[in-house]
Amino acid sequence: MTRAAVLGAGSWGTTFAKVLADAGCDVTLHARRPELVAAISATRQNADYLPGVRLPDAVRATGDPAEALDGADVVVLAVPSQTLRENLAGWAPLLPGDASLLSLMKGVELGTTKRMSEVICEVTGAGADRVAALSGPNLAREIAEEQPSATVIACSDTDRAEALQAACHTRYFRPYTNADLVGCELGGAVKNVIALACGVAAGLGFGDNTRASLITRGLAETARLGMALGADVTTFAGLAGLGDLVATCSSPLSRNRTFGEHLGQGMSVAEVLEITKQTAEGVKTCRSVLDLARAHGVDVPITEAVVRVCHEGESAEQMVREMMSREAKPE
Ligand SMILES: NC(=O)C1=CN([C@@H]2O[C@H](COP(=O)(O)OP(=O)(O)OC[C@H]3O[C@@H](n4cnc5c(N)ncnc54)[C@H](O)[C@@H]3O)[C@@H](O)[C@H]2O)C=CC1
Ligand SMILES: O=C(CO)COP(=O)(O)O
Repeated sequence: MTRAAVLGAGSWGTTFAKVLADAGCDVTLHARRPELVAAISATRQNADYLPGVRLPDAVRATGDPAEALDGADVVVLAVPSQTLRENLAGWAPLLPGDASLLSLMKGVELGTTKRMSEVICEVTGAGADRVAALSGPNLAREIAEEQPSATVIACSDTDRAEALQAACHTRYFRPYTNADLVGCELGGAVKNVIALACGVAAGLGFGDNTRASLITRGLAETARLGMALGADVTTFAGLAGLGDLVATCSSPLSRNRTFGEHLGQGMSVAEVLEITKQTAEGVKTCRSVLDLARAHGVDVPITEAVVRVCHEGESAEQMVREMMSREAKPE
């Protein structure tokens, strides 16, 4: 039986622990707060993030990372992208030497502009063939409710990707494999930025034409950047590209879209941060994506607009005016 350790008991880590258990794995779920460990053990629920969702008996919560990682074949990383490096520094000495390291995170590190798999390799010393990323249209709450959805597991090592695929394949969760790690990780990170822009548009009262325009042009800028970074352009037409972009930009469950919607309704970034309990990765990752794009000479106008609104005090109305008055060009 595959033994999996999930590090990070937020909304997606907890949901993915359930998926792994439903797929037949023996799962430990590591949470930082002792009271959350006790609550999960006593009630079989993570009521802070997924109220009403019962976790299978094969999921065991622990506050001790050494206990979580003991004998793990698969180590799943599900913390905020910007804290991964510091989290991993503590966990790296405890990682079993041959375990697969699977990232669930959708962000790019501030300052270094590294993707999560790059941070994992750097901090743990693991070879790139041991590191995989899972990405797709995977709003945690819907998956926790066992609504059917698909995803992608990207890894340069095909055998490892297939083993991970088998480890999390259930009747409601269908993983595909893909060798394009760069494209899958980039698709997941940039869609959060585009979802912020879609949220702003929704908050301003704009409808489906605006959202579809942002999704389509957002996909174009994601693909441009991806190609400059060596991704396979077809990845962006897949689940980790268009699939995730459509789900996140359209769903009221998305934390990024909701964050943008509050901005569009006139709240300040500080006010929205104050009421946001879970991670909205795009708020920080927009800066890393813009840095990456500038370093590669790629034009990313929607990302630029999101950076201006999130970090430079631009109003939602001004953002729309600026985007709509850009120079006319061929599609
Ligand atoms: N929630 C979702 O629907 C999905 C989330 N993701 C990605 O998964 C990653 C994790 O997201 P969620 O589980 O949704 O986030 P969350 O905000 O629900 O939970 C984050 C978890 O990380 C833990 N954590 C550990 N160290 C931390 C630190 N230093 N600071 C703050 N929190 C720390 C928190 O305690 C919490 O358990 C993100 O990159 C997100 O983009 C990907 C697909 C779906
Ligand atoms: O990544 C997600 C869906 O695939 C979740 O999106 P949010 O982080 O915006 O909630």
